[in-house]
Amino acid sequence: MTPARRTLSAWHASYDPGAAKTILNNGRPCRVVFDDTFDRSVLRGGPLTGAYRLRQLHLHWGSSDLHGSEHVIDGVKYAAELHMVHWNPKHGNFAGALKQPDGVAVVGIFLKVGNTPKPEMKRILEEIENIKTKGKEAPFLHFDPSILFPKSRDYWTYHGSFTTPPCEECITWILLREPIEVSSDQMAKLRSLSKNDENEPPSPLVDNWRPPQPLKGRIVRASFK
Ligand SMILES: NS(=O)(=O)N=C1NCCCN1
Ligand SMILES: [Zn+2]
Repeated sequence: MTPARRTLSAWHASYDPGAAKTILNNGRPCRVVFDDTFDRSVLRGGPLTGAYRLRQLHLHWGSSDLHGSEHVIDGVKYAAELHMVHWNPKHGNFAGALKQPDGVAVVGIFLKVGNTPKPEMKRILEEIENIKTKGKEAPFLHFDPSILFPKSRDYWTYHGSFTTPPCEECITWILLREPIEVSSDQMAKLRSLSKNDENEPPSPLVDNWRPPQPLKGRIVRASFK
């Protein structure tokens, strides 16, 4: 008898633009930080139970347009991958959520180099000038990250880990099928970030991505046929 398979519902993000706080170069992926002290910006539905609070978003990218994403689809690598990190408030705080299998939900969006770049990426890329070296932080206010979503809400989902050490296995991944477009110049802008402090020799912040890991029997489900 084949096991009954639950169909996957749509996911929904309701974000408060006022929750955006700062943008930071921490020498790894640069990130935008949001106020997650209450259910102000939340992700619901899809494979999730309950509302998960948006904590930060960040990007991973390569040293060329030919690679940089952390997920690969039928052998196709993208130039970059954007992650929106949410945590489950039933576990008290983010640190507690890291210890739980249903603690964190990350929406992953592929960035594909093309000729019609998504204008909504401009705001993040313009801020790069102010956070060129490690440790630099700048205010990043009035920003609704849902403008970065592609048209289609189709996604894959599976249970996995953070892609940065110690790689806690607490993530429900929601990986969007449709990439958003960026220009090659915008990718070059990302690569102009440095992972060094301002008084150290320049070291480009590139290839901050982890390659895909073995599935080891895990099931990847699709919300689409
Ligand atoms: N790339 S990832 O899996 O989202 N990894 C993360 N590690 C630290 C906290 C935020 N995210
Ligand atoms: Zn990430």
